[in-house]
Amino acid sequence: MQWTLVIPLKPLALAKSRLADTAGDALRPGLALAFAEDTVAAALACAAVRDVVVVTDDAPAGSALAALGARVVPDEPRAGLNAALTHAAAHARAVRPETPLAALNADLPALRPPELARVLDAAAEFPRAFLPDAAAIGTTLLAVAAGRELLPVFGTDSRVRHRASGATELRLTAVDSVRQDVDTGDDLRAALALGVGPRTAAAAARLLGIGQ
Ligand SMILES: Nc1nc2c(ncn2[C@@H]2O[C@H](COP(=O)(O)OP(=O)(O)OP(=O)(O)O)[C@@H](O)[C@H]2O)c(=O)[nH]1
Ligand SMILES: C=C(OP(=O)(O)O)C(=O)O
Repeated sequence: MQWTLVIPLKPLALAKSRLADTAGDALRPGLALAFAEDTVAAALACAAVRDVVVVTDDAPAGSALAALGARVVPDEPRAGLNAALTHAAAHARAVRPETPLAALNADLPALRPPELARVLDAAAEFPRAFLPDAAAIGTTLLAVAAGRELLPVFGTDSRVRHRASGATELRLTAVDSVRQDVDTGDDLRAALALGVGPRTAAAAARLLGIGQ
């Protein structure tokens, strides 16, 4: 089965505010873009992924992600993450009415294509399923079969809320790269330990003042 992924990205100047202690205003937007680029590149390299739709109001970030092969949809609702995802899902279904769909966060810089394929293969067994994040509090992926609505409830405590909404929680091992979102400095260290993509590696080196 081949999936359409919907990846949301906040305007970079506002993104990853919880990383302010780790990366100052000069470096944080570049780091957020690097996370998104590595996430999109890994998603597009996944055998289970047909296409990637990025929903963002950040034009330069959109151009960079389009250059990697993503389709970019403006965040027209401008009403937060879940509205952006619903809007992008409608766009994706207008292009491919029968596609299974998954929302994936843009802050997964360690994402490995084979691990993403395992998660999507597992999700394909259910009408609607999600993967909790590494902290086991949030969600990194929400997947729906063809003909099903995404009905996303990302945000605070989204693991509990996705479960309460009837989505099946995927309990998989060895998919750490799909679960490791980066909100804090500790998350960034955990992602670096897993092994990040090249753009995040370069941005992290700039952060540490080495190389570049
Ligand atoms: N298009 C769009 N994407 C969003 C919006 N809010 C959050 N996102 C994206 O949704 C994903 C999960 O959000 P968070 O992990 O909270 O990331 P963030 O909002 O950059 O981080 P903080 O500023 O620390 O809250 C990330 O890929 C964000 O870029 C929104 O209003 N519109
Ligand atoms: C939006 C989410 O991400 P975070 O918890 O990383 O803000 C979520 O987990 O639903």
